[in-house]
Amino acid sequence: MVSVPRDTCYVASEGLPEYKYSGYRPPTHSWNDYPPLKLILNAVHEALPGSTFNSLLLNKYKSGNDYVGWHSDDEKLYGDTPVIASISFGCEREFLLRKKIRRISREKPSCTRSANKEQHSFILKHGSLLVMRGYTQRDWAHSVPKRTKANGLRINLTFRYVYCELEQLSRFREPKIQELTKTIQKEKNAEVKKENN
Ligand SMILES: O=C(O)CCC(=O)C(=O)O
Ligand SMILES: [Fe+2]
Repeated sequence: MVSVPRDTCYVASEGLPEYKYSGYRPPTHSWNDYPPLKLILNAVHEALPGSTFNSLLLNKYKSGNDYVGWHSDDEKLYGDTPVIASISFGCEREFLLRKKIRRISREKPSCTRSANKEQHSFILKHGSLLVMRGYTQRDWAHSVPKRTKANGLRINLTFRYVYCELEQLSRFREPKIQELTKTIQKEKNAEVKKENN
């Protein structure tokens, strides 16, 4: 079984695919299993008007030895320009953002270090909200590196919007079907919001 250097679990609205990351599948729960998470979800929706999140990845960093390596959350099911909202609790940790390099113009940018080493560092404090949007996932990689001096517990909540199969299908179909799938999805989103209130 694949493991990661921190503890994780996943919360998602009904009908969404399981979370998979390089062969790793964290345990999955529903919003109703943890009512306080629904309150946090509502607070995030309020803080970011127009946003809709339907999934949450929780990361627990038990100490400074736990980390997340360089990666981008650029899976197709998040769409081309995902909005990702990340809340941190507990021990402050450093969050790094590094520009990817585009080797050939048509090629997807890779997570390898860019020649000019364009990198930014943010300290994620207790209660902070970090938002990644636009082409951040396509063009940048991020990580929370090991910090042996950070000896406290940190919990991170990462909210995302996962497109369901219906929406993914709508990309390839004719306009009338696209319209229909959009209407169904809107109704589903309204249901999810109602459920969470
Ligand atoms: O813990 C963090 O701040 C980042 C977590 C993250 O990048 C992820 O779960 O994809
Ligand atoms: Fe990430």
